[in-house]
Amino acid sequence: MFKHMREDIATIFENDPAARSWFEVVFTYSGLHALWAHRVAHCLYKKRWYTTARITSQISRFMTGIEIHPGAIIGRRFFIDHGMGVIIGETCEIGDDVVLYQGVTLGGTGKEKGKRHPTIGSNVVIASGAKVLGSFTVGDNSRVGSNAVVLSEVPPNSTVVGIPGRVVKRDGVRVGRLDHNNLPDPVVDMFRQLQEQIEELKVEVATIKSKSGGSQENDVKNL
Ligand SMILES: CC(=O)SCCNC(=O)CCNC(=O)[C@H](O)C(C)(C)COP(=O)(O)OP(=O)(O)OC[C@H]1O[C@@H](n2cnc3c(N)ncnc32)[C@H](O)[C@@H]1OP(=O)(O)O
Ligand SMILES: N[C@@H](CO)C(=O)O
Repeated sequence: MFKHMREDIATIFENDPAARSWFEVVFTYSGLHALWAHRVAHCLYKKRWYTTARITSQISRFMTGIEIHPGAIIGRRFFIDHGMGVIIGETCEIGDDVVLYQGVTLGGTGKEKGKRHPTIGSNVVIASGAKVLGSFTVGDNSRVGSNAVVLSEVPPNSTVVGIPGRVVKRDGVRVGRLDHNNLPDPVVDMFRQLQEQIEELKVEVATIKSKSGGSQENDVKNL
């Protein structure tokens, strides 16, 4: 247990340039306190002492501003930075080396039963204010941008941003990027098509007129 606690503290130094001393980390990092409280609550949950587990997690929530359901399964070297407003649902599964920032929700959509919260792979970063909602997986080594609302599977090694969340980077390469100087313009496209049709019609009318005896050259000019 103490080995894990040392690892938890070391994880904070690896992820947070603001961390100065072990004393400061142990006494002031709410994410660390919430994680340690969750370990106790999860043990109680596994023993089926559900209410005691919930009471433990609610006391932790009151103290830290972070709500982790006792049923959530969390891997090693988990770090919640700042933490206020983080909510982690009962059927969440979180891999190793995951970082969450303040205001992240790992929640359900309200439409699913049973496994209804996301599975987060290893080495994932979920930025401040992001909401990941549903029972899908966020693949290993992925990043979710601030304030994104992710509603479907995220492939590994991806960056997801926006509402609803969309993959903008995969394996280090930008995807689905808009060229804002050359956006498609359906109105201009329609006018171009109409212009082409008018030209075709002019030629057809001139041909018909010339066949019926008029001068093709003059007819085309007069159109
Ligand atoms: C006090 C404190 O500091 S609290 C800590 C607050 N910080 C956080 O929560 C971490 C925030 N970090 C982020 O959100 C980061 O931008 C990450 C994790 C998304 C970066 O992931 P990367 O894979 O490095 O993506 P990258 O920076 O290359 O951005 C990719 C594209 O997404 C866009 N993008 C990045 N973040 C966002 C976002 N939150 N919303 C919309 N678009 C975004 C970028 O502009 C870029 O677009 P472009 O290709 O048109 O230029
Ligand atoms: N704690 C992180 C994010 O706020 C930093 O100081 O950079």
